[in-house]
Amino acid sequence: TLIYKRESNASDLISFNASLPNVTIFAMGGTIAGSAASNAETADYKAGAVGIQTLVEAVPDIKNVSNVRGIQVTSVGSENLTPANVLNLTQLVINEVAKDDVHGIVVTHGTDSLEETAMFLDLTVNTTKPIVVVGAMRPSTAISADGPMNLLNAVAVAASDRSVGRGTMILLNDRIGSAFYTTKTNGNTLDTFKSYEAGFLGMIVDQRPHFYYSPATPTAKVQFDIRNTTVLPQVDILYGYQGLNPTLAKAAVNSGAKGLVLAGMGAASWTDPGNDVIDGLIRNQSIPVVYSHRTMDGFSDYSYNGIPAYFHNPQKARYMLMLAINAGYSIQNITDMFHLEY
Ligand SMILES: NC(=O)C[C@H](N)C(=O)O
Repeated sequence: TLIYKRESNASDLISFNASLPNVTIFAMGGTIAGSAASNAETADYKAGAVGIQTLVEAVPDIKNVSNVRGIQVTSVGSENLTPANVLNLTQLVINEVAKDDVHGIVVTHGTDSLEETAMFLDLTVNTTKPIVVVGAMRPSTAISADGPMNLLNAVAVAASDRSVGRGTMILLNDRIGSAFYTTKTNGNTLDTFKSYEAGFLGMIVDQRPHFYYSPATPTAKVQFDIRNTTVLPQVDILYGYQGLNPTLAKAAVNSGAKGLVLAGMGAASWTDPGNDVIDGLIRNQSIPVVYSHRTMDGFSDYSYNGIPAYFHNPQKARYMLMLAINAGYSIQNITDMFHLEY
């Protein structure tokens, strides 16, 4: 184990034991840092109100698994995070994993858009070091708040050699999931993060991660380099429903969208009048349009003249498309990226 180097932000260092691995925590806000007026309140609270130093100090057992340094990046509910915030976080994480003395990374994050940030990190941080994105469903002030145990577990996973080479992971409720496949399924319950089809990677008991398989990479994972990116292209998601308004696709493009993702019905179906509008955008304006699905799981290879998203849900497909456009991919390259190996 290497000693955390003393740096300008070393005042953030919470404890130090030379025999333990070093884990850097980047804090984004969310319910895990939420504060409510009463300890019975689990729905009406201010997300991101509590700083990372306080969150870590509330879990003294963290000192037994790792040395931690907390860095506050944002302090908001994750519904208010933007691609610019996620890009900034990612660039910080890339710099951090390059340091020899850092074993792993934890990101504390609101759960509403947690899977989007986790997916983005997975696609852009080229490392074998563990990156664990963690949140909570109850604010830190609640009776039986889930944040403290989730945070302790996330640090334990990031500090473990067993976690190396597994990409970015999502941890809540003792389950360890792959960022690539795990999604939020319930707006309120503690067991909300699931990966129904691909399954969990493992679980954690008494701060010891247990993985079901040896390290593996998702079949269709591509890696992007965003170290020099300053702004990500706008990509919008449109939702499918009976009698959907076909002109919204044009409105999105007119407002600056460089690509579209459709949350289609079933296995990505879109209405005939909707497809006609999309077809015009593809042919006349070379807009890449990815057909995903509003259903939680399933394989969409239906895409009319667009690009099928295969297994990816709309919010994960959106970041894939943004990164691909940013990397200068052609429509054929984008089609191949989504199709890869499935
Ligand atoms: N449970 C949560 O974290 C929800 C919150 N709105 C957030 O995403 O920040």
